Order: sequence, then C-alpha cells, then structure tokens
Amino acid sequence: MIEAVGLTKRYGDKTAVYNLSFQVRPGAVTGFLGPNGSGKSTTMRMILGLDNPTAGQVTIGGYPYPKLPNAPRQVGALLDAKAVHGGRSARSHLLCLAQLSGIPARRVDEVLGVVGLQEVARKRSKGFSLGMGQRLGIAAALLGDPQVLLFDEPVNGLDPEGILWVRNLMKALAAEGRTVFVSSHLMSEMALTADHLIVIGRGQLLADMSVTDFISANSADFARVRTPDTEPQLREKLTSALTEAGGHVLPEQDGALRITGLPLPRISDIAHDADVRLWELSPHQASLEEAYMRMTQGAVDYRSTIDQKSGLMQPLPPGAQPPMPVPGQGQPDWYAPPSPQEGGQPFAMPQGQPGPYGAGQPPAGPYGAPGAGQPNPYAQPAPAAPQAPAAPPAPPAPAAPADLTKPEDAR
Ligand SMILES: Nc1ncnc2c1ncn2[C@@H]1O[C@H](COP(=O)(O)OP(=O)(O)OP(=O)(O)O)[C@@H](O)[C@H]1O
Repeated sequence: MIEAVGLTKRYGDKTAVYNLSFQVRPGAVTGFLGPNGSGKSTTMRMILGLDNPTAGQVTIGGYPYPKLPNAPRQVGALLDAKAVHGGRSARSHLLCLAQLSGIPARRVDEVLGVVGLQEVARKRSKGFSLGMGQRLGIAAALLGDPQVLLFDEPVNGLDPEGILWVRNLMKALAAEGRTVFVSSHLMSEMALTADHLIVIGRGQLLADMSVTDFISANSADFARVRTPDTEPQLREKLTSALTEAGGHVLPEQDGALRITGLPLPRISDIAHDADVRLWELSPHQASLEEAYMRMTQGAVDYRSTIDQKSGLMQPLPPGAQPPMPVPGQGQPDWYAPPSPQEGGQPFAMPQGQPGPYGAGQPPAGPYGAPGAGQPNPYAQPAPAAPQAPAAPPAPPAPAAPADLTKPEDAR
C-alpha cells in the first residue's frame, strides 16, 4: 500500500503539492487525475524518493522509498518514457536495469515479450516511436515483478490498440493483488480502467473515492423526453406543463428535452394529463468527463484564449459588405471580424464548448450540478495558509519524440 500523509512540496514560491493525504490499496487500479500542472508527477516523484517532501511523508508498505528493502524488486515505475539512453537497444537498456537490481537476464526477454517489443529488442531506442517508448518504459517497470506499480500517463502516444492493451494490463496486474497507481488527464480513460480515483487540483485533494461513487456524487440525473417530431406544438405544450410542475426543461440539439427536478413517473403522468404522446422517456446521468470537468474547473492552470488573429485580417474590397456570420459555422476569413468592442467576440465559443485548441471552459453545470464559484463538496477544508499558486508561464513546447512518423511496428 502507498500512503501519503500531509504531503507538501514547494519549489521556491511555487506550491506544487499541498497537504495531500491518501492511500493507494492493493488489488485495485487507482487512477490519479488532475489538470496539467496539478502536481501528479511531483507526487509520484516523492513516492519514489526522487524528490523530498517539504512537509509530510509518503510511504510504500510502511517505508519511505529510500528505506524500502530491495526497492527495485518491490516497486516498478514508468515516469518518463523518454528517460532512456537512445544509443542503447531496448534489450541492453533493460539488461542494464536488471543487472543494477540483481534481476536475472532471462527476465528481460520475458518482459520484452509481455510488452510486444521482441521484434525490435535489438534496435536502438532512439528510433522508437512514442508508443514504442511507452512500451519500453512499461517493460522496465515490470522487470522486478513488483507488487507496487506506478505509471505516469502510460497511454501517452499509444494508438487505440495500445491503449486497450495498457488498460487490460493494469487490470490484470491489480487482479493479481498488486497496487497499481496510474496518473492521467483523461477521465474517460480512467472510467474504463480504474476502480478508485484520487483527483487533485492545484496540488490539493479534490476527491478520493470509488469510480462508482464519483459518478453518483458528481453527476446530476436527468430525463430525456421526446415528443413526436411531426407535432412541434406537443413539445411546447409539454415544456409548459413540466415547467409549471417545477421541472427544469432544456432543449437538446436533436429536438428532445432534457428535464431535471422531476422523477420519471411524474413526467409520464404530466405528459398523460396534458394529452401529449411521448416517443421517448429515458433516465440519464451526466458523463464522468462532465463530472470531472466540473470538479476541477476552479483548478485549471492553463486555459486557451480566443484567437483574435490580429494583423492577419485582409481588408474588405471597396464597397463590399462583410457576409453575415452564420451561428455554429466556420467563418470565412477574408473579411475583418468586428472588434470585441464593436460587436462582442466574433469567434467566441458558446459556453461549455471547447476552445479552438481544445482547452476550453468546462461546462457551467446547467443541470442542477454545482456551477463555477460554488464550493466543492469534496475539497479539503481550506488550508491555513497555502501559497496562492501563481499563474505559471506558458509551458515550453514538448520535445519532439524520436520519430513520430515511424509506425508502431512492435506488435
Ligand atoms: N522542479 C521544479 N521546479 C519548479 N517548479 C516545478 C518543478 N516541478 C514541477 N514544478 C511545478 O509544480 C507544478 C506541478 O507540476 P507537475 O509536473 O507535478 O504537475 P502534473 O499534474 O504532473 O502536470 P502534467 O499533467 O502537465 O504533467 C507545476 O506548476 C510545475 O510547473
């Protein structure tokens, strides 16, 4: 078991991890989730003794990592798949690690087989694709057949087949009774892999619960109702009747209605009393991704802004009128968009939609869920005097992998 108590890490003024306490138990996959820069890697490094906590402690099986007897045989980790001497072959990289830890050489071939790298075992790792590098990192983690495994973003760079393979591997390792701790940004992936979740934001604990509990605690139930498409007046009639009965009704894009605040049988009775036929009445829950976005929305360090394309606009031809913007469609870019002062933000994404480059504002929680600015029920009590994490500068562009164009020919 991994146990953190009051774990804190400061780098100068920057508080990367603050007062984190959690346990990672054997026999389960525990997902470690948080937005970019929330402190996942720092926490993992402290678990592995690669960074010293500023305060608090973290132990594996009761020992801090540096004091753990025979640590390489007890704990395996994938932290940075690129941390490999590129001039070495996959096999000699693993052989070096094995020799350092007193692991027999035959184990190297076993793990190369487990991760599907036998064919390229004697090739230099600098020619490996991102996915092959991840596989090599996973092989290194498995080398000592450890009971405790830590994986930092193990599906980074893997194709769908590779992702499925990692998912099944994690589950199989946990089913053998091992402690499996996996960090990820992707709630959707964790929903399929993890049994338990630890969610952090700005270095602090936001949630520590089973995946099932996370879903029911964070997602609002709602009903979807569809009236006959051919009779729009029935939809209007039902909307009025449901609103009058205290329901909250929102139109869905496909013409259905999303209803909160009324149980399904009541919706059915109201529709019956209003003489409205239904084509659909079904129970739903907001997705796990939605719940995660809502939980971490106050703890996101990096947000995109709208691309104003300053200096890139071409002047209108003399006498020409700009075309009318069509909501929801890409705008032709040959005319100057109005400035925000003149006409708002011409390219602003609707609330809840991702920004042009993916990192948009999370949904505002319109279905009865806590919205922005509301207290988070899973947040720890306000710490006495945490460093207000200063907005960090934009992160540097990630180093290009050795050869992204190379197909993942390792399977
Ligand atoms: N050696 C360091 N010196 C200074 N600041 C650091 C150092 N390592 C991490 N940080 C800062 O601590 C914070 C947490 O970083 P960390 O890498 O642990 O986050 P993360 O959740 O793993 O992020 P990502 O998902 O983007 O990998 C970030 O703001 C980061 O800039």
